[in-house]
Amino acid sequence: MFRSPACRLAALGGGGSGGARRSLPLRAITSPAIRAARHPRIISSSPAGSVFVLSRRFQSTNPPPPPAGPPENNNNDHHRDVTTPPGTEEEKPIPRGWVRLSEEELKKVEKLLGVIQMPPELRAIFDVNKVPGLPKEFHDIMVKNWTGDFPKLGMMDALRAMRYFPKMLEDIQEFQAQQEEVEEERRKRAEREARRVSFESRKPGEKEEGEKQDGEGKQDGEEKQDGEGKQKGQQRKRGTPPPRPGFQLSDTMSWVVGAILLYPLLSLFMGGDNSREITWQELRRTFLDKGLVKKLIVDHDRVKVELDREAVNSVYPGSTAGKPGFHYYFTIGSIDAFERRLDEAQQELGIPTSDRIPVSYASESNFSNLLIAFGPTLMIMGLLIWSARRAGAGMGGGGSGVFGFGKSKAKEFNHDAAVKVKFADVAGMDEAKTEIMEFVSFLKSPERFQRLGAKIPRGAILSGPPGTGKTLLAKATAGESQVPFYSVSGSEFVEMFVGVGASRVRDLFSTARKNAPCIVFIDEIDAVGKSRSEGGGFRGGGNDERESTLNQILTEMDGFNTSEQVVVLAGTNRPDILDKALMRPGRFDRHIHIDRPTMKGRQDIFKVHLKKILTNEDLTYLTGRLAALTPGFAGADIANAVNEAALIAARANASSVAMIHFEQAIERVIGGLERKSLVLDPEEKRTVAYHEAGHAVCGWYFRWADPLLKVSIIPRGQGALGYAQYLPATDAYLMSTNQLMDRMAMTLGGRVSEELHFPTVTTGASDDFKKVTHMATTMVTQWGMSKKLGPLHFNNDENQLKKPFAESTAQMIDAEVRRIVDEAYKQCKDLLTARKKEVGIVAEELLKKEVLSRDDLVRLLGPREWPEKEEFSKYFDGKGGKGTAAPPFPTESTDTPGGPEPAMKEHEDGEEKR
Ligand SMILES: Nc1ncnc2c1ncn2[C@@H]1O[C@H](COP(=O)(O)OP(=O)(O)OP(=O)(O)O)[C@@H](O)[C@H]1O
Repeated sequence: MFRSPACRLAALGGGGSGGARRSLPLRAITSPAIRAARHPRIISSSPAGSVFVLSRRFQSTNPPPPPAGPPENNNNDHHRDVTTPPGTEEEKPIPRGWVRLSEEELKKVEKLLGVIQMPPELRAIFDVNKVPGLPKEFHDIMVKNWTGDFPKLGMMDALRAMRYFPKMLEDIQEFQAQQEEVEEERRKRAEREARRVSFESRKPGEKEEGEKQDGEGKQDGEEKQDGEGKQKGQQRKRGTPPPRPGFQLSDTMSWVVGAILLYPLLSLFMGGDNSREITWQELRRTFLDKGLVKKLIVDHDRVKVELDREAVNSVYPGSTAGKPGFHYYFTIGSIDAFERRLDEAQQELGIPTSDRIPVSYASESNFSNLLIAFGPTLMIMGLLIWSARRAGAGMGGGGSGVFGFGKSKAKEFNHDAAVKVKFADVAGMDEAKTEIMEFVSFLKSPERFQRLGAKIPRGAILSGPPGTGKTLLAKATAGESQVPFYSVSGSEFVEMFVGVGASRVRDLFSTARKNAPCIVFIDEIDAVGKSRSEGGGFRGGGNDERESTLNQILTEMDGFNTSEQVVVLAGTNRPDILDKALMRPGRFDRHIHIDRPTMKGRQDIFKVHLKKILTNEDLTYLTGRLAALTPGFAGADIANAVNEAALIAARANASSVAMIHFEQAIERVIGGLERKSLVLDPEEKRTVAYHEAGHAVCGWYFRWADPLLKVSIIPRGQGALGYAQYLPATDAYLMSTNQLMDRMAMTLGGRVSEELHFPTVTTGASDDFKKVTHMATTMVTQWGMSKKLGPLHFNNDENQLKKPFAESTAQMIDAEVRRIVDEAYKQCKDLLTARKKEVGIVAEELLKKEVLSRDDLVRLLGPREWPEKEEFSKYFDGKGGKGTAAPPFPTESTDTPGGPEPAMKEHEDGEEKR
């Protein structure tokens, strides 16, 4: 059935038959308030009876109370927000909740917007000519502060005003979209009305015909329009704003825009660059005498001068003083003096009392002062807390934010992320393994021990040089016993804040207890477990944080009851500095020392790591030879050398890793990278060749010297221009004076050779001297190898200011060291003078070939007079020493760290050593 649009709308508004009221305006049926209450979407009608359908948001059935504004602002007109009363010029609608601006306000706001710099898109939105209003609250703030041409906002008002910017933008955008819809509706209605009028004015016959067509057309059109309308309605219901071209703002962006707008507003109305100091005399001369001062505002010792801008602009056109937002101020000594002076000036100028310049006394709110003073600090603190929270949140598992500081950062390896390491992967430390296996049996079947009343050890300290496999052993323990394994480094307990370490320890142990049976491994425990007395002395004060962490560890370990199956293992390189309380039985009951592996140990470790490597070499021979080449290597060095060999082989596109790759890898691990780019001039090269030949010849002819493997003049590593490599008597745990003397003499061989073959000497031997001196000093002060000093141990700790021996003893030590070195020097010089020719032969061959192997030396010098050790000949002489590479300690490394214990033998007695 055909229904006219008016009829449909009337039915919506008040019910009843549409036919009777077709031509009546809706307003005539019910009052706007009643209609709105029934159908909130209908808010008013136009004089011609047209009805606007607007969203509730812009409905003005309940106008807000009038703001305290200028009288021109007629707020009783609110019901006219979107309507045009009959007989008046059509008023531009404003959004609901907004206040229409009076003519004067409109001008002021327009002027204000003119001085604010803002992007054109925003300017298009903030157009008071299009929407002549402001949000009520915003308007109130502005009106309250509007003095003169511009509002002068305090900090609080500015901040409050800022809050309304986003809302204002949102309102305007939504409102404008709504307006477009209303326009569209109005246009459609007008079209329908026009069609109706033309239809009624036609003849009846035409009418029927036309009605049919028209009806169809209309129906079509209506359905279509209706459909569109519905679509739009649905769109709104779903809360999707109608797509609008132009400036779209997200929530955050609105705030940013708010801040952008606020900034110029603030700078316009609050201090900053918009004020300048002026003296009283200048003020008087320039402004007061000319009647340009409108008001003076006294704030403590500062007086703000408010000028009559229009007058200023006419007297001083283009001056800054006339700019909006700018003001002068001057400082006063006391208010009394200022008032007196002002009075006098006005009297002199003949200003009548009634026209005197008004003076007001203001003080900025305490809050804004505080905000200005502490604002930046608060901001920085906020930023810090925020970033700490973010960092904390990213820490995963360690709690979040600053409040997660106290959480332990222990990594958990449990059944899922199972520890794959087994005892079979740990080689070369059989004793340590046996010791620790007991922990595994305890964790696996505790009743076996408890039945007999045995107390299970709480933990073990694994000590030893770096890379010897302490962590690996702990992991293997966990892997074997199939229990969760918590690994944490001692340094992770050390934080900037006191108490954090202790709290992390608490957290770690409480987690461990919850997951018992389990193993806790604290690596590098010396970071927190250092002896507490160490902090004292002249170095000043202890470390509270470290101590409290240590105390917490002690307490936690005491707290375990014997049935709790939590085993604590700790790793350290420095067991000597650990606090005694840690080491006592009941805490870390077992001390397991893991030393560098022996020859056999290295062989086993090589076997473990070679499993992952593709090689066709005979494994027994390979591991034996590699182990012989690497005395002093720790497990980590071996793992590194094996991996390095594989890399070298891959670089050479080899099908498998061969002996030569392993030897090159070992050489590289010991000596560092070859420095092919370092090119020496011929004279320098000659010196290096004779220097190295000196070492080599000494090593060849001294009986107790280590067997020589290789001499090279290819620069390597840091500053080594050439080197001679020896294979120290494998795993020498004791050294005799003979060995020491020969080693020292051999070390001096380079310098002596330079002296014998060149007119001058070079700096190349400095490192040799350092080693020789150190060796001789140790012989005298620690190894009791000086008859004069006797069997005494003088510990000369460099950290102690006072030497632990008398001055005369010091002189004696110096004399003895000198004597021993002199003797070694003489021994070397005698040999090299006698073997000058041999040194020349070796040096010249070196210059030709750059690297000489043991075979070359046999060829040049004849076989060595002294038989080599069995192990050496097994792996090196058997194959003719071909392709031999680096043993771990080149000539210079004569003194193994920790000091091998030499035999008590006096060298002064002139006993034959060779
Ligand atoms: N005995 C060993 N058997 C097999 N591999 C070993 C052995 N010792 C060390 N390694 C290898 O060296 C690597 C490093 O060892 P690990 O981290 O256990 O040494 P660490 O003694 O804990 O060193 P640090 O004292 O510096 O912490 C291991 O991952 C392993 O590949």
